[in-house]
Amino acid sequence: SRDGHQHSAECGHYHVPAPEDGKTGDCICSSNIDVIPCECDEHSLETFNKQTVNPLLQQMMGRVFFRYFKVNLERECPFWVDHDRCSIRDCAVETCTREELPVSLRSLPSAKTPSQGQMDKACAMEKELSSVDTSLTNEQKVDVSNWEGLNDDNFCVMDDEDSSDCTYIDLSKNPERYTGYSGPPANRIWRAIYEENCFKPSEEFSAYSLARAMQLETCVEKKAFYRLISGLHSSISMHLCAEYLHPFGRWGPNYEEFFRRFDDSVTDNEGSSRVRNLYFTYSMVLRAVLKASPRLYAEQFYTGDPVDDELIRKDIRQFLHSLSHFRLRFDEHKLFCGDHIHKEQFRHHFRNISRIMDCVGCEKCRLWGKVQTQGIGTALKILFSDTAHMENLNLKRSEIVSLWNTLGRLSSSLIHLEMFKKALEAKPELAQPSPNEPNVIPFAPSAPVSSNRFEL
Ligand SMILES: Cc1cc2nc3c(=O)[nH]c(=O)nc-3n(C[C@H](O)[C@H](O)[C@H](O)COP(=O)(O)OP(=O)(O)OC[C@H]3O[C@@H](n4cnc5c(N)ncnc54)[C@H](O)[C@@H]3O)c2cc1C
Repeated sequence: SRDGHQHSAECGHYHVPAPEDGKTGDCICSSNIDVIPCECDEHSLETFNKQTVNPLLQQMMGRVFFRYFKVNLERECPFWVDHDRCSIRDCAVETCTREELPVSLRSLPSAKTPSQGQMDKACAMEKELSSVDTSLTNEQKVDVSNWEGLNDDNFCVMDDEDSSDCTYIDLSKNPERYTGYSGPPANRIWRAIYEENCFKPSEEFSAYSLARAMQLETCVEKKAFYRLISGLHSSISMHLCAEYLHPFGRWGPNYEEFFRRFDDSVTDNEGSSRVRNLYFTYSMVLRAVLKASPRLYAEQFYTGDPVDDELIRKDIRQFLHSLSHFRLRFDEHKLFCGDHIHKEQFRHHFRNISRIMDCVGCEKCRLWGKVQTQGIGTALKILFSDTAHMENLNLKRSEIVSLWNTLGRLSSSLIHLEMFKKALEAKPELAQPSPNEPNVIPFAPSAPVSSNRFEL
């Protein structure tokens, strides 16, 4: 092989992994074997999601353990000069005060002390950040010992939790929904993410040409990578369509927006494959949760409140039990070949995507982008791990929180999808622009986008 690695008979040949900071790496692989068909039975997944997964997840995501996510929203974009700051109030993330945090997290680093921060005039998202208490008592060190670990094997670049810019966010107070982040700044992020797939569609980014080329693509890993990202993209789109800000401050579904993004007739037949990719990403994360069962059964889910902790453990047991009885037809061995080299390549590319999240100009989008790329990164880490030792898998608290919240997001996307489909079947006219309501609430970047940006 040209890079000195062994060839895998199943996966074809592969190229050198991309350097983490580089945009010049070769593709993940180019295999001659057939593309992987979607093995998921969408209908049974939809039913299982509606009847079992979603109700349980709704309950679990409301619990303290899953609500608090520690994140650094202040990291600089490593790829271009970033002026695309969000300027509408719905982009801003509400951080937690120390008193709002569960006992177990209070004196861990970065409980926020509210202060009158400097508000950037041009950008309402510039909220004040907290001073940080980095001390840990011995008792708490013992408490968190299950959460912390040496994460050698990560598929995403994790925020340094000891950084003074890391702060706890109560996810339930910062729902993923329409923010108004759009236009070239948002498109540029998606473009950079898809390009991490090594696919360079054309001078002008066109998702149509990208999707078409992916249909012809024969490299299994590359295709899987694309579908994962596209599924995440669909999920984000689904949430902004389902919880859209209409004029006069009314939140609710926007059928026209859903139609524009997902209907085959206006997306050059791309809509249905975007939906299939959503199922794909959902199945992949569900499969990872199932595979990680031995590790999750052993997790203490410590928050400092024994009653709540026991309730979560009960939910988790019930969830994993139901999942083990569902016939989930997602086979990661077929997909990733279980090959060490492919794992490394996947890991490098996915880590770059997690770094691109620091370039997302809208704070709330960045928050959920980080949660979900870390969640998918955790799922990949699980799927690539040695099955024989799952109970010893090294998972940090933030990886568990992001994995479940990502599953929660994907699951609610499927619920929204069904709602949109049913509503539009019953009343197709909902897809037409409403004469009384302007559809788009504009996003105004705080400053012109710098020309000093990453280009292919
Ligand atoms: C990480 C991240 C998080 C975001 N979170 C939010 C949020 O919480 N709320 C919010 O309102 N906005 C959010 N946005 C912005 C949102 O995703 C869109 O970028 C924005 O609404 C503009 O949409 P668009 O129609 O220009 O196409 P985009 O969604 O920006 O898509 C770019 C191109 O990709 C193609 N495409 C669209 N969907 C798919 C798919 N599923 N698979 C493959 N190709 C596709 C389209 O043809 C389009 O040309 C986020 C953006 C990013 C990058």
